Amino acid sequence: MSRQGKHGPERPQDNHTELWQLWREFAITLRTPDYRLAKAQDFGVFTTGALLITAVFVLLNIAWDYAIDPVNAHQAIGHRLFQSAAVLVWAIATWCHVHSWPARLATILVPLMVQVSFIEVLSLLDNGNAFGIGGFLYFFIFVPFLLLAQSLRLSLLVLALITVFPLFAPTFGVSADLDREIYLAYMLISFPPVVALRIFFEYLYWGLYRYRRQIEHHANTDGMTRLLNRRRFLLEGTKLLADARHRNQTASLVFIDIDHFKTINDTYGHHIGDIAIDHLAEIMRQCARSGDLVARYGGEEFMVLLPSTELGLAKEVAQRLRRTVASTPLNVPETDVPDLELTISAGVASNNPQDGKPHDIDVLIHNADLAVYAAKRGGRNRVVRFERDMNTQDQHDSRADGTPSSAGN
Ligand SMILES: Nc1nc2c(ncn2[C@@H]2O[C@H](COP(=O)(O)OP(=O)(O)OP(=O)(O)O)[C@@H](O)[C@H]2O)c(=O)[nH]1
Repeated sequence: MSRQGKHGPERPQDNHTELWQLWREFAITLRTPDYRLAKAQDFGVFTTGALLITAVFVLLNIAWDYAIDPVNAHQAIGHRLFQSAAVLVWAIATWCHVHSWPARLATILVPLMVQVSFIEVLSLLDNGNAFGIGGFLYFFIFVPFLLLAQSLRLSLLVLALITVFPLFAPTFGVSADLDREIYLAYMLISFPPVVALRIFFEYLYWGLYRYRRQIEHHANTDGMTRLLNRRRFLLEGTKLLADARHRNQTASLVFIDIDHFKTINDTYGHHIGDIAIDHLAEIMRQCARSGDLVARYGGEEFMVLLPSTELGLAKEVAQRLRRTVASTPLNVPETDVPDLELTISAGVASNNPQDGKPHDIDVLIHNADLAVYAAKRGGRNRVVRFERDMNTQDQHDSRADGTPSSAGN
């Protein structure tokens, strides 16, 4: 009873804090370029299609004009053509680039221009004003679909503008002789739900966006160390090397393998082995520069791809890493495990465009792997740089024992 009483009042407050944080996250994400880009990509085609359908729909309104007033309808044809052309311009601007200033300007101006022209049509047709309010309402409910690709802020601005504009239209010299009270009543009833639906849509899309980002994160990240995983490393590494080739710059790869890792597993168990892997990942994360690609490539193997780095400098980086690992024993608190002095062996290779044959990521990994192998043979806890004759040696070894070469290991 007392426990319940104690925890009872805290719950609503927690819920409020959570809701507030969710809302803050929602509001912040909406302004990020990544979110805006994702939405433009997801809804660019939809919005363009919806605008093209609207352009046709506006033209078909000629039939509606003839139904209301067959005598004067021909006078409205020019307006309908203008409305359709304006929507078409909006569609083209959106298709070219949703967030460009022409597209955003069209998003604000075209609905207003269509409204002005619509008011003119109503004043040309007998009984036009009687049907006018229905037309406004129809347009108002239609427009949110045309605003899906745009930001929430711009969408709400456009909705507000097209709601109030007909009330002030006479100030601009266009008048539909609308019954202001009835128009206002219609709009007061429909504005809140239309705005709420637009916000609700944004919220749903944000949920999907967040979910997609989480999945992307899991697909690209190693779950244990939070470093890039092998798949992502190969993709990013290929891009980085292509960029280096384009700029005629050298990039270097450091391939790292923990020494005698099997012994750690066998002596202290896999759980301690996992902690050791995480420990090394943390050291690598801290030693890396911001542009470096650091990845867990496999079990106890790591990669560090260094852009704009010559082989000699890469070897220094690897040496520094090796020394840091060797001088940072792993302490696992609340266990009987003594401080573990881990060491690593590293192989370094570079993609040197000067030698006329820039390597792709597979070749670079293969070369660095051969260098790691040499480091292991040389006694471990060392860094070895790739030498051309290691390839010859590798082929020789493969032929001698009948196994294939270690390419891509
Ligand atoms: N705890 C743990 N162990 C792993 C993981 N992935 C691979 N291993 C183990 O890592 C060990 C690698 O052993 P080896 O390839 O023989 O190499 P080593 O014992 O480090 O010996 P050298 O590389 O020659 O110094 C194997 O026992 C794998 O089972 C992992 O995610 N967690």
